[in-house]
Amino acid sequence: MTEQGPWRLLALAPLPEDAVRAMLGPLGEAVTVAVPAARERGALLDALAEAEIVVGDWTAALALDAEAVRAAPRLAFVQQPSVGVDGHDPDALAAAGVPLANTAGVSAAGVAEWCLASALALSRKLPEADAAVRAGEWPQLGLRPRELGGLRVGIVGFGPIGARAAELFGALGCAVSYWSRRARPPEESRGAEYLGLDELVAASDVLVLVIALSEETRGLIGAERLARMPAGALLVNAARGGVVDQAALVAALERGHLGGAALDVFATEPLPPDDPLRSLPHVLLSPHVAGSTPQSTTRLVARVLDNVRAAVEGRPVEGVVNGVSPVVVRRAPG
Ligand SMILES: NC(=O)c1ccc[n+]([C@@H]2O[C@H](COP(=O)([O-])OP(=O)(O)OC[C@H]3O[C@@H](n4cnc5c(N)ncnc54)[C@H](O)[C@@H]3O)[C@@H](O)[C@H]2O)c1
Ligand SMILES: O=C(O)[C@H](O)COP(=O)(O)O
Repeated sequence: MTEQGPWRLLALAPLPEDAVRAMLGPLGEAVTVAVPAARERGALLDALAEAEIVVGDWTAALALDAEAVRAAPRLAFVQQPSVGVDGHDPDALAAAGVPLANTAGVSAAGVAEWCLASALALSRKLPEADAAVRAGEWPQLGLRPRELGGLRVGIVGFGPIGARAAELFGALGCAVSYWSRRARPPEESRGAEYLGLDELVAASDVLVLVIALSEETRGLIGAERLARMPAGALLVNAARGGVVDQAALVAALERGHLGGAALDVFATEPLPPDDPLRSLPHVLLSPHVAGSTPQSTTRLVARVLDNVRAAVEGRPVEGVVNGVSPVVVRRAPG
């Protein structure tokens, strides 16, 4: 502990108490943990007045935007317990000298598996087969499933998830290509070929979206690119709903241009009860759980708490996404 007293940590995301005790316990009284009085905006702004380290949350009301940064004069470090940091304002935090870290990589295996599982389910028509048998039918000829092996798979975004997905689809014998901010050298490309985005979209029987949402990527897959996908192609989105123009996707599915879509993320979450996606055939829906496995949760909690320890002990934190130095600098009070 320093003469400034214990570091004040504000936990917006609910953290498992036993894990916090186990991992932060050795720090003794170097950190005090507070939670906001309520999970709403006013309580967040009040609690930020004292906070030095924030473990973020996914709720829009608890987003660290420019207003929240102004309300946090002592803030020195923000750790988001997810890969996506799209709720926060990385630039406002950077302008205040506050590093924003994510948990890159902890859920890559789980999300990549979800992409593979949902692409297989769609191409093999598993939801339709299951529904038909439950309804008393026996459609041995009508379903027309396709083998996934041999299809052309295009991966949009080649971070930890995209790279793992390339390995999994490649292992099945798919011809895998990708587009991302930069082409990878052969030793990092997992056997996948780099293509321009429009070329990738036009060449993919299965298009897998695993790119970060930002102002640059919002609406990346809109009506024009959906129209460029081959007839009967499948779209898999495990990134963020905002990467796709959801109304254009519904239209492409309704007119039968796409063969199906698997969606874990949506423009609005939870997906509204009357959303047309809920009643479209050939659409596989899941409630933003592609990365939620016990294994990834264990890795996530460990990463969050490791980083808190590193911040307090003056060691570099991992996974800073807003360009600020990873060595956390405590601010003078007042
Ligand atoms: N559905 C889920 O449960 C779940 C779980 C974890 C992550 N995610 C989402 O998946 C995304 C991908 O995660 P990740 O860990 O693979 O990597 P990541 O978020 O670090 O980045 C993915 C890739 O996108 C590329 N990229 C980012 N902005 C770009 C731009 N403007 N133009 C071109 N390329 C750009 C990056 O270079 C990187 O290769 C996350 O941002 C998150 O939103 C979803
Ligand atoms: O980005 C991630 O790690 C997952 O999508 C979970 O994050 P979220 O709960 O912030 O969406």
